[in-house]
Amino acid sequence: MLNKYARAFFTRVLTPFAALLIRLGVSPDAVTLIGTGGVMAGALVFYPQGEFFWGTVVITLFVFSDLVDGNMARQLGRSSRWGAFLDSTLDRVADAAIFGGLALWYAGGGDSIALCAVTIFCLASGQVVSYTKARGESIGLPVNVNGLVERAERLVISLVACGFSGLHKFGVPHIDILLPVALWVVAAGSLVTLIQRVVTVRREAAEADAQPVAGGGNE
Ligand SMILES: CCCCCCCC/C=C\CCCCCCCC(=O)OC[C@H](COP(=O)(O)O[C@@H]1[C@H](O)[C@H](OP(=O)(O)O)[C@@H](O)[C@H](O)[C@H]1O)OC(=O)CCCCCCC/C=C\CCCCCCCC
Ligand SMILES: Nc1ccn([C@@H]2O[C@H](COP(=O)(O)O)[C@@H](O)[C@H]2O)c(=O)n1
Ligand SMILES: [Mg+2]
Ligand SMILES: [Mg+2]
Repeated sequence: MLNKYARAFFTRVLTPFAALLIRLGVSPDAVTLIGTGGVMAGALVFYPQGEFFWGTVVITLFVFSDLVDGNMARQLGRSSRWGAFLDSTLDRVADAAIFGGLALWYAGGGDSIALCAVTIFCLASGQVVSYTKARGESIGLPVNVNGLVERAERLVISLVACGFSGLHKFGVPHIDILLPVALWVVAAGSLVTLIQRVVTVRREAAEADAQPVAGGGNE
Protein backbone atom coordinates (compact mmCIF):
# COMPACT_ATOMS: atom_id res chain seq x y z
CA MET A 1 0.00 0.00 0.00
CA LEU A 2 2.78 2.45 0.98
CA ASN A 3 4.76 1.31 -2.03
CA LYS A 4 1.77 2.24 -4.18
CA TYR A 5 0.72 5.51 -2.56
CA ALA A 6 3.78 6.97 -0.78
CA ARG A 7 6.38 6.21 -3.44
CA ALA A 8 5.20 8.97 -5.81
CA PHE A 9 5.41 11.53 -3.00
CA PHE A 10 8.92 10.47 -1.95
CA THR A 11 10.05 10.38 -5.57
CA ARG A 12 9.09 14.08 -5.91
CA VAL A 13 10.77 15.00 -2.61
CA LEU A 14 13.98 13.01 -3.18
CA THR A 15 14.54 13.73 -6.88
CA PRO A 16 16.50 17.01 -6.32
CA PHE A 17 18.72 15.27 -3.74
CA ALA A 18 19.31 12.35 -6.14
CA ALA A 19 20.19 14.87 -8.89
CA LEU A 20 22.68 16.58 -6.55
CA LEU A 21 24.41 13.27 -5.79
CA ILE A 22 24.65 12.58 -9.52
CA ARG A 23 26.26 16.00 -10.09
CA LEU A 24 28.74 15.18 -7.32
CA GLY A 25 29.72 12.04 -9.21
CA VAL A 26 28.21 9.55 -6.74
CA SER A 27 26.99 6.29 -8.30
CA PRO A 28 23.68 4.54 -7.47
CA ASP A 29 25.61 1.45 -6.31
CA ALA A 30 27.61 3.57 -3.84
CA VAL A 31 24.34 4.94 -2.41
CA THR A 32 22.96 1.40 -2.09
CA LEU A 33 26.10 0.21 -0.29
CA ILE A 34 26.55 3.22 2.01
CA GLY A 35 22.84 3.27 2.86
CA THR A 36 22.89 -0.38 3.86
CA GLY A 37 26.07 0.12 5.91
CA GLY A 38 24.45 3.03 7.76
CA VAL A 39 21.28 1.08 8.52
CA MET A 40 23.37 -1.86 9.78
CA ALA A 41 25.49 0.38 11.98
CA GLY A 42 22.44 2.13 13.48
CA ALA A 43 20.67 -1.16 14.16
CA LEU A 44 23.58 -3.24 15.42
CA VAL A 45 25.31 -0.57 17.52
CA PHE A 46 22.28 1.07 19.19
CA TYR A 47 19.43 -1.45 19.33
CA PRO A 48 21.24 -4.21 21.28
CA GLN A 49 21.92 -1.59 24.00
CA GLY A 50 18.25 -0.52 24.12
CA GLU A 51 19.08 2.86 22.53
CA PHE A 52 15.96 2.87 20.37
CA PHE A 53 15.70 6.63 19.81
CA TRP A 54 19.25 7.19 18.55
CA GLY A 55 19.27 3.89 16.65
CA THR A 56 16.11 4.90 14.83
CA VAL A 57 17.45 8.38 14.07
CA VAL A 58 20.59 6.86 12.45
CA ILE A 59 18.59 4.20 10.58
CA THR A 60 16.09 6.80 9.31
CA LEU A 61 18.93 8.95 7.96
CA PHE A 62 20.18 6.04 5.86
CA VAL A 63 17.08 3.99 5.03
CA PHE A 64 15.81 6.51 2.48
CA SER A 65 18.90 5.71 0.39
CA ASP A 66 16.80 2.77 -0.82
CA LEU A 67 14.53 5.24 -2.58
CA VAL A 68 17.40 7.49 -3.73
CA ASP A 69 19.51 4.79 -5.45
CA GLY A 70 16.75 3.71 -7.84
CA ASN A 71 15.81 7.35 -8.45
CA MET A 72 19.43 8.11 -9.43
CA ALA A 73 19.61 5.05 -11.70
CA ARG A 74 16.42 6.15 -13.47
CA GLN A 75 17.60 9.76 -13.86
CA LEU A 76 20.85 8.46 -15.35
CA GLY A 77 18.95 6.04 -17.62
CA ARG A 78 21.14 3.35 -16.09
CA SER A 79 18.69 1.04 -14.30
CA SER A 80 20.39 -2.31 -14.52
CA ARG A 81 19.81 -5.96 -13.64
CA TRP A 82 22.91 -5.80 -11.45
CA GLY A 83 21.48 -2.74 -9.66
CA ALA A 84 18.13 -4.49 -9.11
CA PHE A 85 19.94 -7.54 -7.70
CA LEU A 86 22.19 -5.45 -5.44
CA ASP A 87 19.27 -3.33 -4.19
CA SER A 88 17.05 -6.31 -3.33
CA THR A 89 19.87 -8.37 -1.80
CA LEU A 90 21.02 -5.53 0.44
CA ASP A 91 17.38 -4.89 1.46
CA ARG A 92 17.47 -8.34 3.03
CA VAL A 93 20.74 -7.52 4.82
CA ALA A 94 19.36 -4.24 6.19
CA ASP A 95 16.15 -5.92 7.40
CA ALA A 96 18.18 -8.68 9.09
CA ALA A 97 20.24 -6.05 10.93
CA ILE A 98 17.16 -4.14 12.15
CA PHE A 99 15.28 -7.14 13.53
CA GLY A 100 18.53 -8.86 14.56
CA GLY A 101 19.51 -5.80 16.62
CA LEU A 102 16.11 -5.83 18.34
CA ALA A 103 16.30 -9.59 18.97
CA LEU A 104 19.73 -9.10 20.59
CA TRP A 105 18.22 -6.52 22.92
CA TYR A 106 15.42 -8.84 24.02
CA ALA A 107 17.90 -11.73 24.43
CA GLY A 108 20.06 -9.50 26.67
CA GLY A 109 19.14 -6.36 28.60
CA GLY A 110 15.51 -6.38 27.39
CA ASP A 111 15.18 -9.79 29.06
CA SER A 112 12.14 -11.17 27.26
CA ILE A 113 12.39 -14.53 25.57
CA ALA A 114 8.83 -14.10 24.22
CA LEU A 115 9.62 -10.77 22.51
CA CYS A 116 12.94 -12.17 21.30
CA ALA A 117 10.97 -14.98 19.62
CA VAL A 118 8.43 -12.55 18.12
CA THR A 119 11.28 -10.42 16.75
CA ILE A 120 13.00 -13.44 15.21
CA PHE A 121 9.65 -14.35 13.66
CA CYS A 122 9.44 -10.81 12.17
CA LEU A 123 12.94 -11.24 10.74
CA ALA A 124 12.36 -14.69 9.27
CA SER A 125 8.82 -14.09 7.97
CA GLY A 126 9.86 -10.81 6.31
CA GLN A 127 12.67 -12.58 4.47
CA VAL A 128 10.35 -15.42 3.40
CA VAL A 129 7.67 -12.95 2.23
CA SER A 130 10.23 -11.34 -0.07
CA TYR A 131 11.54 -14.74 -1.18
CA THR A 132 8.07 -15.98 -2.23
CA LYS A 133 7.86 -13.18 -4.79
CA ALA A 134 11.45 -13.53 -6.01
CA ARG A 135 11.15 -17.34 -6.39
CA GLY A 136 7.70 -17.17 -7.98
CA GLU A 137 8.96 -14.65 -10.53
CA SER A 138 12.09 -16.73 -11.18
CA ILE A 139 9.90 -19.67 -12.29
CA GLY A 140 8.05 -17.42 -14.71
CA LEU A 141 4.92 -16.56 -12.71
CA PRO A 142 3.58 -13.00 -12.44
CA VAL A 143 3.03 -13.25 -8.62
CA ASN A 144 0.25 -10.74 -8.99
CA VAL A 145 -0.11 -9.83 -5.32
CA ASN A 146 1.71 -7.56 -2.92
CA GLY A 147 -0.15 -8.45 0.25
CA LEU A 148 -1.03 -6.69 3.48
CA VAL A 149 2.43 -5.94 4.88
CA GLU A 150 5.20 -5.34 2.36
CA ARG A 151 8.70 -4.19 3.23
CA ALA A 152 7.76 -0.51 3.44
CA GLU A 153 5.00 -1.30 5.97
CA ARG A 154 7.32 -3.56 7.98
CA LEU A 155 9.89 -0.78 8.18
CA VAL A 156 7.53 2.10 8.89
CA ILE A 157 5.57 0.27 11.62
CA SER A 158 8.75 -1.00 13.32
CA LEU A 159 10.82 2.18 13.03
CA VAL A 160 8.07 4.59 14.11
CA ALA A 161 7.38 2.39 17.15
CA CYS A 162 11.10 2.04 17.92
CA GLY A 163 11.69 5.80 17.65
CA PHE A 164 8.79 6.68 19.95
CA SER A 165 9.58 3.84 22.39
CA GLY A 166 13.08 5.31 22.67
CA LEU A 167 11.52 8.43 24.23
CA HIS A 168 10.95 6.35 27.36
CA LYS A 169 14.64 6.89 28.19
CA PHE A 170 13.97 10.66 28.08
CA GLY A 171 11.24 10.30 30.69
CA VAL A 172 8.05 9.79 28.65
CA PRO A 173 6.06 7.24 30.69
CA HIS A 174 4.59 4.02 29.23
CA ILE A 175 5.54 4.88 25.64
CA ASP A 176 7.86 1.87 25.44
CA ILE A 177 4.79 -0.35 25.06
CA LEU A 178 4.66 0.76 21.40
CA LEU A 179 7.56 -1.47 20.33
CA PRO A 180 6.17 -4.81 21.56
CA VAL A 181 2.77 -3.90 20.07
CA ALA A 182 4.40 -3.04 16.72
CA LEU A 183 6.40 -6.29 16.69
CA TRP A 184 3.26 -8.35 17.23
CA VAL A 185 1.49 -6.37 14.47
CA VAL A 186 4.40 -6.89 12.04
CA ALA A 187 4.58 -10.59 12.93
CA ALA A 188 0.84 -11.14 12.38
CA GLY A 189 0.78 -8.97 9.23
CA SER A 190 3.78 -10.81 7.75
CA LEU A 191 2.09 -14.16 8.36
CA VAL A 192 -1.06 -12.96 6.58
CA THR A 193 1.08 -11.60 3.71
CA LEU A 194 2.97 -14.87 3.45
CA ILE A 195 -0.30 -16.80 3.16
CA GLN A 196 -1.63 -14.32 0.55
CA ARG A 197 1.51 -14.76 -1.58
CA VAL A 198 1.70 -18.56 -1.26
CA VAL A 199 -1.98 -18.90 -2.21
CA THR A 200 -1.42 -16.65 -5.24
CA VAL A 201 1.67 -18.56 -6.39
CA ARG A 202 -0.18 -21.87 -5.96
CA ARG A 203 -3.10 -20.63 -8.11
CA GLU A 204 -0.83 -19.09 -10.77
CA ALA A 205 1.35 -22.24 -10.88
CA ALA A 206 -1.72 -24.47 -11.29
CA GLU A 207 -3.02 -22.24 -14.11
CA ALA A 208 0.37 -22.21 -15.84
CA ASP A 209 0.82 -25.98 -15.50
CA ALA A 210 -2.66 -26.55 -16.97
CA GLN A 211 -1.73 -24.67 -20.16
CA PRO A 212 -0.90 -26.99 -23.08
CA VAL A 213 2.86 -27.07 -23.69
CA ALA A 214 3.69 -25.15 -26.91
CA GLY A 215 4.18 -27.58 -29.82
CA GLY A 216 3.60 -30.50 -27.46
CA GLY A 217 1.27 -33.47 -27.53
CA ASN A 218 -2.07 -32.36 -26.06
CA GLU A 219 -3.94 -32.92 -29.29
C1 LIG B 1 9.80 11.51 18.41
C2 LIG B 1 10.20 10.18 17.87
C3 LIG B 1 11.33 10.28 16.94
C4 LIG B 1 11.41 9.10 16.11
C5 LIG B 1 12.60 9.14 15.30
C6 LIG B 1 12.33 9.03 13.85
C7 LIG B 1 11.31 8.01 13.50
C8 LIG B 1 11.29 7.80 12.05
C9 LIG B 1 10.51 6.66 11.79
C10 LIG B 1 10.36 6.07 10.69
C11 LIG B 1 10.90 6.35 9.40
C12 LIG B 1 10.62 5.17 8.58
C13 LIG B 1 11.08 5.35 7.24
C14 LIG B 1 10.96 4.09 6.46
C15 LIG B 1 11.23 4.36 5.04
C16 LIG B 1 11.27 3.12 4.26
C17 LIG B 1 11.69 3.44 2.91
C18 LIG B 1 12.07 2.24 2.19
O1 LIG B 1 13.22 1.89 2.11
O2 LIG B 1 11.10 1.54 1.63
C19 LIG B 1 11.54 0.53 0.79
C20 LIG B 1 10.40 0.18 -0.09
C21 LIG B 1 10.69 -1.02 -1.02
O3 LIG B 1 11.69 -0.68 -1.92
P1 LIG B 1 12.24 -1.68 -3.08
O4 LIG B 1 11.28 -1.73 -4.21
O5 LIG B 1 13.64 -1.27 -3.32
O6 LIG B 1 12.32 -3.09 -2.39
C22 LIG B 1 11.64 -4.26 -2.80
C23 LIG B 1 10.99 -4.81 -1.55
O7 LIG B 1 11.97 -4.88 -0.54
C24 LIG B 1 10.40 -6.18 -1.78
O8 LIG B 1 10.12 -6.71 -0.51
P2 LIG B 1 8.66 -7.25 -0.17
O9 LIG B 1 7.76 -6.07 -0.19
O10 LIG B 1 8.39 -8.24 -1.24
O11 LIG B 1 8.77 -7.86 1.16
C25 LIG B 1 11.32 -7.16 -2.45
O12 LIG B 1 10.56 -8.22 -2.89
C26 LIG B 1 12.06 -6.58 -3.62
O13 LIG B 1 13.09 -7.46 -3.90
C27 LIG B 1 12.65 -5.22 -3.33
O14 LIG B 1 13.20 -4.71 -4.51
O15 LIG B 1 10.10 1.37 -0.79
C28 LIG B 1 8.83 1.69 -0.85
O16 LIG B 1 8.00 0.90 -0.60
C29 LIG B 1 8.48 3.07 -1.28
C30 LIG B 1 7.56 3.73 -0.32
C31 LIG B 1 8.26 4.17 0.94
C32 LIG B 1 7.33 4.83 1.83
C33 LIG B 1 8.04 5.36 3.05
C34 LIG B 1 7.02 5.99 3.90
C35 LIG B 1 7.64 6.65 5.09
C36 LIG B 1 6.51 7.21 5.79
C37 LIG B 1 6.50 7.76 6.93
C38 LIG B 1 7.65 8.05 7.73
C39 LIG B 1 7.06 8.24 9.06
C40 LIG B 1 7.80 9.22 9.81
C41 LIG B 1 7.15 9.36 11.11
C42 LIG B 1 8.06 10.02 12.00
C43 LIG B 1 7.44 10.17 13.32
C44 LIG B 1 8.43 10.73 14.24
C45 LIG B 1 8.01 11.95 14.87
N1 LIG C 1 22.25 0.57 -7.27
C1 LIG C 1 21.07 0.50 -7.92
C2 LIG C 1 19.86 0.51 -7.24
C3 LIG C 1 18.69 0.42 -7.94
N2 LIG C 1 18.69 0.34 -9.29
C4 LIG C 1 17.44 0.25 -10.06
O1 LIG C 1 16.35 0.81 -9.31
C5 LIG C 1 15.37 -0.17 -9.01
C6 LIG C 1 14.89 -0.05 -7.58
O2 LIG C 1 14.31 1.19 -7.44
P1 LIG C 1 14.02 1.79 -5.96
O3 LIG C 1 13.33 3.08 -6.22
O4 LIG C 1 13.15 0.80 -5.26
O5 LIG C 1 15.34 1.95 -5.33
C7 LIG C 1 16.06 -1.50 -9.26
O6 LIG C 1 15.13 -2.50 -9.66
C8 LIG C 1 17.02 -1.17 -10.39
O7 LIG C 1 16.35 -1.17 -11.61
C9 LIG C 1 19.91 0.33 -9.97
O8 LIG C 1 19.94 0.23 -11.21
N3 LIG C 1 21.08 0.41 -9.27
MG1 LIG D 1 16.44 1.12 -3.82
MG1 LIG E 1 15.37 -1.73 -2.04
